[in-house]
Amino acid sequence: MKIDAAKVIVTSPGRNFVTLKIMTDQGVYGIGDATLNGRELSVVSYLEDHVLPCLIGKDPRRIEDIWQYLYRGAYWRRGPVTMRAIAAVDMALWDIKAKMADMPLYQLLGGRSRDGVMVYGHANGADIEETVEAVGQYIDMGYKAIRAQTGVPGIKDAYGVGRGKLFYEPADAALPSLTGWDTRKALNHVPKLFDKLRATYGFDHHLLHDGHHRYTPMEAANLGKMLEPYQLFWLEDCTPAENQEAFRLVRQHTTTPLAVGEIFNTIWDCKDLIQNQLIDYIRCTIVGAGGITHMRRIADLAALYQIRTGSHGATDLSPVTMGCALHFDTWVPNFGIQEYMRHTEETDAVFPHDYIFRDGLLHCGETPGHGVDIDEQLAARYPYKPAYLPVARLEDGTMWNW
Ligand SMILES: O=C(O)[C@@H](O)[C@@H](O)[C@H](O)[C@H](O)CO
Ligand SMILES: [Mg+2]
Repeated sequence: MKIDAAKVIVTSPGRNFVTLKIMTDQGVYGIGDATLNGRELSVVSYLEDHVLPCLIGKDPRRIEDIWQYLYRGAYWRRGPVTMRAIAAVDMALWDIKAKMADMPLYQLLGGRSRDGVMVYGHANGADIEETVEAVGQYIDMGYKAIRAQTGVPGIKDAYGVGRGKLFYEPADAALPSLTGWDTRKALNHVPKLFDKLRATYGFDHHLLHDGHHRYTPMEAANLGKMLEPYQLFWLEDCTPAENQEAFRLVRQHTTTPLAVGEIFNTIWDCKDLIQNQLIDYIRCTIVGAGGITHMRRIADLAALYQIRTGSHGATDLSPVTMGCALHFDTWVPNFGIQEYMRHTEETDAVFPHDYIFRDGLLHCGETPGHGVDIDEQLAARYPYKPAYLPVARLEDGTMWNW
């Protein structure tokens, strides 16, 4: 069996996506996601110019060997562009293998570990009142877990506050838009949101919050401590994790569970966090961290330390990643939760899929493969539109972490 062709499809049904399709001499094809939000075309070039020529003629069943070939063989290792390209190939090859085996992907990974995948949705609002209302809407839709973000008085376009209350899409402009940040104002405001949420809805639902890399370790520790009475499921990305050791300081001061990993690309980015038990949830994702093959290594390492998965699932991860993630989540023993930001109707139409939401859980389907396809004719109707993520500056103009 041989790979006889491969192509990259760029489409923008509501937002940009980069998709890889690998074809074989036996007529079976596989699909992978290679979307890198705001930097999409770099992965297109990496794939088209440097990866696809090496794939033609290879045996698609040798998933592990192809992974090693692309990772070790490049010499230049890791990074978001390289690892997304590898992830896309890996997803497509697992799709092919599962189709050949006539099995849904989770069966090939080791079978079902649970009935369905608990997901969390994104509630947000311009102020506390609006966010409380948005959380109520998610509760009405049956969600068991909800992430809550709110606008903060005095901060321009605070992170997480979208155009609609049930929808957050940060990549919004042909050049990066400017947002603001002020830690003092956020620290004064965020605990009030959770106070109000618990007073309104009680403690039956899981609540989550994303710090989006804004706080220093000591500020993050302070926030974690202030949030303890509200029993969060997790506080996410409370401080940048380039220095994994920084989380030790946060950890020493708070029992609020910590989650990190959406910007990690490999096990090397999180191994110290995991081995020192500095976090509770690892948020690496299939598209960001080298595909299913590499995510298994990360999840297995995490399992040794009772750390559970909580994969990133924002709208910039295409339905192809969501499909793969749901098969992975259905199998992985140390599953925690899956982020689920619904895609637009246009996106869902371009990527026909068989996963469904029921009673607060997402369920992967039983179609052989990962269950997600691409409608190429429809995709061609949505040309690429440059869309950057915003940047953030402090009040005095200093660049900060968006
Ligand atoms: O937790 C999350 O979903 C976020 O941090 C994302 O919205 C993130 O900002 C985007 O994926 C960036 O592309
Ligand atoms: Mg996040």
